[in-house]
Amino acid sequence: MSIASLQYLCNGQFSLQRSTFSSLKKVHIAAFLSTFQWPNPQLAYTDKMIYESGLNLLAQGCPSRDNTTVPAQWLRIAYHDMSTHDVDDGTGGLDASIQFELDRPQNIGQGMFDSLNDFRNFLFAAPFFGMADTIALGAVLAVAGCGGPLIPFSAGRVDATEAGPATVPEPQQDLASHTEAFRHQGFTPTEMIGLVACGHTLGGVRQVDFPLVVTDTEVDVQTFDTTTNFDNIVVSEYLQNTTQNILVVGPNVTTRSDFRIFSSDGNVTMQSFLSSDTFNETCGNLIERMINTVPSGVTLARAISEPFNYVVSEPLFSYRNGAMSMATTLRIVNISDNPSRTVNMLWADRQGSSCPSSGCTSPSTGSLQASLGIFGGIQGLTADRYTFNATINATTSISKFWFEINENDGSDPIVVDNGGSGFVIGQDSVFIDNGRSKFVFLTVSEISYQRLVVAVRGDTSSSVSITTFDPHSDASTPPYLPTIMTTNLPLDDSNPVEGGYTFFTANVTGTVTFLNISGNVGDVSYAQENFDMTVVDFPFAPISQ
Ligand code: HEM
Repeated sequence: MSIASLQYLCNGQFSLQRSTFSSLKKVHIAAFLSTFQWPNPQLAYTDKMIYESGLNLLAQGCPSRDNTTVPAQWLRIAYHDMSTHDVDDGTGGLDASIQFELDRPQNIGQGMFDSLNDFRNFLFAAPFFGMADTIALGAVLAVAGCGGPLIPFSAGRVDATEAGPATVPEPQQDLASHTEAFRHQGFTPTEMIGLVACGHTLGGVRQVDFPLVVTDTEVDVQTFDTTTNFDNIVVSEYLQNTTQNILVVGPNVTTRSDFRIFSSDGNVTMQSFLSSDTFNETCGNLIERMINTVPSGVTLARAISEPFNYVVSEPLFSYRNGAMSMATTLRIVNISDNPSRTVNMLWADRQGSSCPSSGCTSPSTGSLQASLGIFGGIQGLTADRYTFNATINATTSISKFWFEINENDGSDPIVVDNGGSGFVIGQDSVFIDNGRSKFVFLTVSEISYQRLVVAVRGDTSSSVSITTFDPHSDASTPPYLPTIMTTNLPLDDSNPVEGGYTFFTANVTGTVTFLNISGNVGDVSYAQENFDMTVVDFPFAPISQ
């Protein structure tokens, strides 16, 4: 393995990739690393959502809320959302249709509203990561946050635009109805026992919502077992007849649905769950299948079960006084402390004449530790994010970039070059100018917005439009739907033509997560899809208004 690099892809395959920048002295991505071909906004963003999103904070440590736990509420909503699946015709599944189904008695509960509120408040929905993906991620973080198994996560669900059928099982239904409901959802009778036991290790039944189940009005929430954690205590207490699970021992025999389900095979499955390994493994598999149950036309992206070793953030360009700057970051997983380490960004110019053949070089401007959330904590992983801000000759520009990590201890540098191709800058003619755009804050009205400036290499006859994806919803109750808007940009009076660049501008809300840019210069059209607004670093511009 000299100049070829062995890459371990998360889908379990190994691939050999040859590098254009390789030299015998340099070692390519070490070995057994998880990686993906950049750009892939969906995979990069999914990694970020699993490992670095604020949702981690809400689920970490299985925190209490409303006399139950946040994770219990998140796991329940995921199951209810998925329950619309019909295995016979391939419709329904985890598609956020729950947002349109909250008026049904089967979906009663403050937890449903609280969960959707949690999910929308983080404002991280993207064109390729909607509410359904967020609900599914919520289930994964809920289980892990309460000490349960780590479930691989894939994005790519499609949000429904209307309610699905009312097929969520209810406690007063008989065993045959439940068995048929789970068959419809794609689960065997044994899997039904498993999925219910796995679900009912968290949380409990709320008296006000289910007064016929919890008859004691002194009780707010009757929890299914005596622990808050995701564990098999719900099983052992059931088998030892010490259970407080009201769906097993409740005063109303009709609503003892867990008893009917758990005992439906003579307790064989429940006995097997006395092994916590079996319980955790079965729950991990069943809940993974549950969240991956989607309508038949929907294909999920690759599953992520470990952070990608190297993640590059959206390159941010700016043009001023004949020079271009490019800012980006490189997240590196599990890198040891080494004050002598240097991490450089290298690039090739567009004509191949300005930079030396080894590439132009700019050193990292600093590094920060990145928290890897609940999963990272359990997996014992840490990460550092190196920042770069390179000055680039605007005439010869940049065609691709890559990185070199040098421990300066005699070992060979590691080249991070996207499997050999480098991180390719498709076009440099139309881009959001990160230095000229502003984060505007009106100090009197306390309104903020982003004043985008788009640079176009062309004259004033050029044109630009943007399509913004804004997950923020003003609605006071679900459904919380994103706003997608296309705007044609006027010329920017405050940024006159300079160095062959013409500037256009638009004000967009601070909650836009992604946008597509399309520009026309003469007869040529340029496009950039899924520009990541969540990483922009626009100068702060307070205005007293
Ligand atoms: C026959 C099937 C099922 C029935 C009849 C049933 C019924 C119920 C009922 C009546 C509650 C109380 C809800 C509340 O008061 O807010 C509940 C809670 C819960 N269920 Fe189920 N359930 C079933 C299956 C499942 C499955 C498959 C899962 C997930 C894998 C699940 C997860 C949960 C969770 C986590 C809670 C606690 C919610 C909280 O504490 O806020 N359930 N279930």
